[in-house]
Amino acid sequence: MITKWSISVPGSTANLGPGFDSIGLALGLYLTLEVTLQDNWEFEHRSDHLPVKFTVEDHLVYKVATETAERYSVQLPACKVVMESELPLARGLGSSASAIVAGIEIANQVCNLQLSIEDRCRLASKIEGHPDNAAASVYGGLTIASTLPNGHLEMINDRDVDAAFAVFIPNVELKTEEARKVLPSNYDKAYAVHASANANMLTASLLIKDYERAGIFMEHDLFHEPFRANLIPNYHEIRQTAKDAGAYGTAISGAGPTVISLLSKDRIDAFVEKMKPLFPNYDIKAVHVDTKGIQVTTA
Ligand SMILES: Nc1ncnc2c1ncn2[C@@H]1O[C@H](COP(=O)(O)OP(=O)(O)OP(=O)(O)O)[C@@H](O)[C@H]1O
Ligand SMILES: N[C@@H](CCO)C(=O)O
Repeated sequence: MITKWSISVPGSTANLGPGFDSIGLALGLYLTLEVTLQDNWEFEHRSDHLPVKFTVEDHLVYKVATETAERYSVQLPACKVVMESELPLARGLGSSASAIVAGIEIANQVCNLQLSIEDRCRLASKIEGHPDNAAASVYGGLTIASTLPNGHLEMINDRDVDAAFAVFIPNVELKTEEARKVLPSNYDKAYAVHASANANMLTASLLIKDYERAGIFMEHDLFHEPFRANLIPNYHEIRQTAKDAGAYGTAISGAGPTVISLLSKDRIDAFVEKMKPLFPNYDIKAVHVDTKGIQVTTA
C-alpha cells in the first residue's frame, strides 16, 4: 500500500503579452510537496515563499484537495503535507495555479481517482478561472488553450521551446484579483480585432520558433498591459533596457508584478549579469522552460 507521495509542480508565466488568459509557459521553478497519511490534516511550510499565517481549512491546497474529492464523491483521508516552494507568492509566477494543481493531485493520488492528465488540466483551469498557468503547470512547456461555449477546454502543448527567459522579480506583491480589477469590461470592436491579431502573431511566431518576431508581439499587447503598466514598478524602463541589451521582447509575467524577457539561449547569461546592477532591487535570474509538468513519485 502506498503511504507517501512526492509531488513536484512547475510554476509558470502566463500571457507572454497578448496571449491573455490563454498562453502559458512552464518555468523551472517548483512547488514540491511530501504527502503522507496520518490521523489529522497538517501543513508544514519549509520555505519563505509560502503563506505564513493560515489554518488548514483556508489553505488553498487543502481546499482544492477537498473540493476534488467531493466532486468525485469520495472520502479524502487526512494527510501531513510538507511544502517547499521556489515560487514567490502573488508575483505573477503561477504560485496559486501550482497550489491548485497540487491539491487536485493529492486527491487523485490519495483517493486513487486515476484522473487523466486532461481531467486534471480541465479541473485546475476551472478552479483557477483561466487555463494559462494551470495548463502549463500540468503539461510543462508552452500551452495555448481556450474554453468552448459548452465548457470544454481545448489545449495545444508544445514542449520544444528553443529560447531562453529571464525574470525580474520585484520585492512587492500584486494579487491577481487586484490586477484584474483595472481591466476594462468591454473593448471597442476595431481595438479588439487589433488585439486579437497581435495575439495570433505571437502564437504563430512561437510555434514556428521565430522568437525575434515573438518578442515584437510580446510587446504589443492591447488586452491588459496598457491598463496594468502603472501597477508594475519600472515597467517601461525594464522593457527599454532589456531591449537595448539584446532581449527579443519583455512582457508582464501573468498579472505581474514580475516581468519576463525572451532571449536567444546564447545571450541569456550575459544579459542577466548586465541587468543585475541596473535593477538592484529585483531578483533577476535566468529560468529554463520546464518540459515535464507535474511529476509524482511514490514510496
Ligand atoms: N503554494 C501556495 N500554497 C498555499 N496558498 C497559495 C500558494 N500559492 C498561492 N496561494 C494563495 O493564492 C494567493 C495568491 O494568488 P495570486 O493568483 O494572486 O498569485 P500568483 O499565483 O503568484 O500570481 P499569477 O496567478 O499572476 O501568476 C495567495 O495570497 C495565497 O492565498
Ligand atoms: N491571465 C491571468 C494570469 C494571472 O493569473 C491574468 O493576466 O490575469
